[in-house]
Amino acid sequence: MTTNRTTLANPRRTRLVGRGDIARLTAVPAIKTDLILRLATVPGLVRPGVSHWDMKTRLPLHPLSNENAYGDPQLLHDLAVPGAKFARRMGADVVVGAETGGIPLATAVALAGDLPFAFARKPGYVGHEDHEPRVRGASVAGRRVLLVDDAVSSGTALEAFADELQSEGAILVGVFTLVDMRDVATSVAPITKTLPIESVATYLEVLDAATDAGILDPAVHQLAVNALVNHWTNDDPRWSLLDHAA
Ligand SMILES: O=C(O)c1cc(=O)[nH]c(=O)n1[C@@H]1O[C@H](COP(=O)(O)O)[C@@H](O)[C@H]1O
Repeated sequence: MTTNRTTLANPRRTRLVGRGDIARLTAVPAIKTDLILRLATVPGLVRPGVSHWDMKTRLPLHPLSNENAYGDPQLLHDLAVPGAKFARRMGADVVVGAETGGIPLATAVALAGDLPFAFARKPGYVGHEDHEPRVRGASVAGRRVLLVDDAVSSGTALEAFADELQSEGAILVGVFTLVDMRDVATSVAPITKTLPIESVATYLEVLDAATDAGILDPAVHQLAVNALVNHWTNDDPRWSLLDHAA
């Protein structure tokens, strides 16, 4: 985490000349780091369990129950603030929540940014009637939309939500998410490379913070990050180290 904090504190590696500079450069990142720590230490959000990895995708070694972050009203509000700022920066007219995990956060972003709210139904969700509107709430036709979801990983869901919004005539200008998991995704959809995506934290930042807070064992964490980032193959003998460590 030390590395991350250093990087966040002075992201452009600007030469510091005085106390004033340091205060200016560290103010916002300190808030971001604090928010990541608060997110990572939400009870039950990080579920330690390296022995339960999905052998095909390697994800998640430590599953995240992002919805647990919605249990604390003050935290939900604070998580929404960077989303509202991003919405303003992108000139969004409407905030759209992605069903299901994105809806509470999107509602909070809409409230924080004083913007109209809508939600988009999860594409392919069993039980939806064909004739039901896919996007409900504020009209999105011809309007600049910020899509909000709890996580972005491969971007498959994002692609489908983008299609839905496009078919309603919306102009998708960006995505705000709690956890950006592209840092450990094996592949990502092209849309994630062109659409501006802002997050509270990356997956590895959440795991780093959880380790700092004692939720994850540092040795296991180090191995897990190595496995994810370096894409250990199925027959890599180091998987047994994780087995034993878990
Ligand atoms: O319910 C889900 O779809 C879901 C379950 C889960 O365990 N993890 C998870 O990330 N999701 C959703 O999957 C989407 C992100 O995964 P990708 O489609 O791979 O980017 C988001 O819409 C999440 O809400």
